[in-house]
Amino acid sequence: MAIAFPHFIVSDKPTVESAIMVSKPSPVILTQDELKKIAAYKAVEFVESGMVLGLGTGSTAKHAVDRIGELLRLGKLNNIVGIPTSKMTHEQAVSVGIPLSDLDSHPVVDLAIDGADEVDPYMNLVKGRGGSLLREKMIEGACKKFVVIVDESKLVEHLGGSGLAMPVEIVPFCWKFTAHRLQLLFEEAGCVAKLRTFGENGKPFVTDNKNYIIDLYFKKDIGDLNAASDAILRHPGVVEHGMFLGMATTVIIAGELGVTMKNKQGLGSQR
Ligand SMILES: O=C(CO)[C@H](O)[C@H](O)COP(=O)(O)O
Repeated sequence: MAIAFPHFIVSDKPTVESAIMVSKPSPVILTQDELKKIAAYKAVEFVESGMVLGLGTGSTAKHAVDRIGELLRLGKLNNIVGIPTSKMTHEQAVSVGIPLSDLDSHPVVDLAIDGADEVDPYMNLVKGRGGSLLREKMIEGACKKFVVIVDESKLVEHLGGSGLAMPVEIVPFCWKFTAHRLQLLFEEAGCVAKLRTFGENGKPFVTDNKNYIIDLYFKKDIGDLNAASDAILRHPGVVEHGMFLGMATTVIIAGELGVTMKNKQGLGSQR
């Protein structure tokens, strides 16, 4: 199918191979946003008429939502129901004409498409630097297929390995206490816990669910991810964290050498 990047061929359907190159190498240097768009368009090829779709949040997922709206307008898709993972995506989906619902009315989601902040070799993810991790985890946890779309800058050897934030959504009540407890939990990994703020006055960033976000920064590998997940969730002030372990069924990676697709089968989901 022709998309906006004719030097990329991104029409192959996914196979069961764990990792395959699905496009020809490109001689053209692409911007990061162009790579995001290529991954997003490739993911939308999985969408079929009549599906209930989880609609992701962020600059990569935005391209997928735009594309789904475009295919609806062109009559190439119909009977789609979207479940947005944030208020922002809700607004975008309305603006491009995607009919919307929620998990109460549609508890089973056929396919979700979303970006990620980090992807490890086992397809575990860090999500939530855009602040929508709770709704993303609820909706993507309810879907039959979860297609993650990234440019190659998101690939890491181990989660937390980019040196950037690992978000944890917490209740605002005594947030300093919870932040301190989270930092202590990962003391050996050199963890620093910071309240996410915005604007010049450093007001707390408030999620769509009226919670705060503590960003954890690690100097070292945090080791066993399931153990880390359990330990974080054991704190009563924690609502959810941004590690998405074993949830992705497909990861589409757009890079300078083309598009690579990894499927869950044969890869394992944990380390
Ligand atoms: O988890 C997310 C939002 O909560 C996003 O998917 C993640 O932050 C990636 O965003 P982008 O596509 O803009 O790089």
